[in-house]
Amino acid sequence: MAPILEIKQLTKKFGQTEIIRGIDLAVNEGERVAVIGPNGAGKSTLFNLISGRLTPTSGEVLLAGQSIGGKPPYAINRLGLARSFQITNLFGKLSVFDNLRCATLWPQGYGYTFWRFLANLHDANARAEELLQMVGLTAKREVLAMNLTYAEQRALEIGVTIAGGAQVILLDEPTAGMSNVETEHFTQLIRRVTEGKTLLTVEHDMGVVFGLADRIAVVVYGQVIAFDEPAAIQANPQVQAAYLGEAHGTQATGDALAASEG
Ligand SMILES: Nc1ncnc2c1ncn2[C@@H]1O[C@H](COP(=O)(O)OP(=O)(O)OP(=O)(O)O)[C@@H](O)[C@H]1O
Repeated sequence: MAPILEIKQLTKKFGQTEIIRGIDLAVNEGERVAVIGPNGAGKSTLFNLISGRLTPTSGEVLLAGQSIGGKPPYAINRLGLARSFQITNLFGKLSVFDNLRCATLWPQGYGYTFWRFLANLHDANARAEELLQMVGLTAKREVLAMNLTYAEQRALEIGVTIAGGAQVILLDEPTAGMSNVETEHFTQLIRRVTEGKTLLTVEHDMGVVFGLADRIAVVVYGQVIAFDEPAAIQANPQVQAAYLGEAHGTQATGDALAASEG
């Protein structure tokens, strides 16, 4: 089976500095992949290259066999890849329900044509209703997005991300800034709403990584040094060295990798 997302010899330079240094990655349909690595390794840059916010210096990104490297984000979105934007894509002064409804209409292009918009409003309402339930915000239906708690905003953002029905979902640090309880709840939510889809997530919380990922890609200094199932990643000496190196500075990530062995 051909991979749904394939990255071939991808590079990105900022000025003279090569930040992404020849990444190859092939993600299968329905797989959940976590991208981990020390701070500054290039994880967000990689996501920006896949989702179209940045243009690759060289190399290829293929979505279902079609080249998407360098296409604008909206075009990539319409081809079936959606990315979360750390709550910046919410409309604060719209209700939860209306945020979901807009997100349902927008990727299909209804936003441009008023009559088509009206004709499809019924479908959009039904879809928004379904999304509301999926992300657990039914009780917050009429609340303005700006009045939600941070964790609720992140849940709404997931709803907005998946609203268009994209098959490949990219989430950038979905649990950042959450408490332990919220993180656990949110991990289950992500698992539920991405059922049957392909998920790529950048994540620092090793509990989330090991609870969610079928495979883990470890990015260090702009290269994928390992891409394997969680148990193999944990046992990989190169990965341990990368994290222990960082742990001299922060301790947190190395400890988390060790703790996830339990
Ligand atoms: N637009 C840019 N111009 C110049 N340098 C950049 C730009 N974006 C990112 N970088 C640099 O690229 C490197 C990788 O950054 P990136 O944000 O991709 O790392 P990361 O692995 O996501 O880090 P973190 O885990 O801390 O979020 C960093 O050294 C960063 O300063």
